[in-house]
Amino acid sequence: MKVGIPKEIKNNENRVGMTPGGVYELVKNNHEVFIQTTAGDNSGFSDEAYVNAGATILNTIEEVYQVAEMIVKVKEPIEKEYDLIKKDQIVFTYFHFASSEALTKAMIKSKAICIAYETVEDKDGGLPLLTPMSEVAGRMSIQQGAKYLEKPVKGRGLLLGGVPGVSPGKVLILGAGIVGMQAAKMASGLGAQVTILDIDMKRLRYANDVLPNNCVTEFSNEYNIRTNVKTHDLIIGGVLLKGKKAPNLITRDMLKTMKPGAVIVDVAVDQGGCVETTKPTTHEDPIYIIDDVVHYSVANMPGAVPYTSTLALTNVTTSYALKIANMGWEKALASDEGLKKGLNISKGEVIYKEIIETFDWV
Ligand SMILES: NC(=O)C1=CN([C@@H]2O[C@H](COP(=O)(O)OP(=O)(O)OC[C@H]3O[C@@H](n4cnc5c(N)ncnc54)[C@H](O)[C@@H]3O)[C@@H](O)[C@H]2O)C=CC1
Ligand SMILES: CC(=O)C(=O)O
Ligand SMILES: [Mg+2]
Repeated sequence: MKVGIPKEIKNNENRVGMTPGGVYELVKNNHEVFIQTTAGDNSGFSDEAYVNAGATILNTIEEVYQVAEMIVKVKEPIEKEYDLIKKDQIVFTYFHFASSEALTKAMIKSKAICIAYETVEDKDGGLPLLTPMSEVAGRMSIQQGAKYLEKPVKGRGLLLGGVPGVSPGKVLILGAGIVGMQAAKMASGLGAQVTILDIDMKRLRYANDVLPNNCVTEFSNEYNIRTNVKTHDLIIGGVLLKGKKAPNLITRDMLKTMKPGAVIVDVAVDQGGCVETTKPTTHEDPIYIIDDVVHYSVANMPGAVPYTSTLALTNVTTSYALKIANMGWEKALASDEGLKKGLNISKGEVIYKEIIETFDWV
């Protein structure tokens, strides 16, 4: 199969869809790999390393999309890429369709085969291709939150860990999944007081078992959220309803009850966000303020730490890309129920029903 790796063009998206090691595996299996020049530079992989692994370097994004039977990338195609995608082309990447009706309509129109990393499942119903980026974003959410609590960047002027004689800050985490647990680990390590909420008692029991004593668990319901937002300094949004728009757990009216200068990092922004006032931002311009509450909602947080994120992502995506290339997409999906869950849109038809529900197309 001819596999194409374009350079990412979303704002500050520095990851790349495949490492030279992944290219080497594909080439060893008699596939051809075409990569756009400098696509790997920001992740630490030179054109030379890709050539040594057996790839052909192409000068433009247009050439990559033109030649490839399968595109392997990182972020959802952005508007400039819509028309480059061809009928029957396999596009293997994050899509997060529920957050963009425009992207969904464009991919339907393209008649491409859209296999979304974020809905591929493993045998236990876990999300193996989302997990490593949620680990990155969960850990980063505390770094970013701590930074935006500083006064010069409009925060409350609070040091999250406190100092001897001064209480630490309080962190509220919505969702005890991958993002939530990694955030709890980082925040508790800094010495903050952490409250983590979920609707899944199994997740809360696990959190209670493994997290240190400065983390407490509470069931997630409107009453507990309303009560907690008033007293916490930093809120992390890490909820997910697979394939669907995230629920608005923090509503506009709750902001007025929060401490002035409190920070919300809504990691769930890529599924539309779990805060009513969330709108996607970029690494270039990551925050905005509503009712004195700082909102950080960058939809590609891991793109800022590409040395870590490209390796973590491709550690898990490469074997699936190889399977699709070796078997063809139809046989590969038929042989693997979990990979089949990744098929969101195929040849103009929406396969993943949660997308249809999200846009009220039923
Ligand atoms: N902004 C970014 O750069 C990135 C965003 N993400 C996003 O972060 C979100 C979370 O991802 P994961 O942690 O991997 O998902 P996950 O599935 O591991 O965890 C989500 C948790 O939310 C819980 N939940 C569902 N409804 C809830 C409610 N009403 N209240 C409290 N908890 C609730 C679930 O029970 C589950 O434990 C996803 O939307 C994912 O796409 C992930 C990586 C990077
Ligand atoms: C999952 C996701 O949105 C990201 O890694 O950018
Ligand atoms: Mg206020």
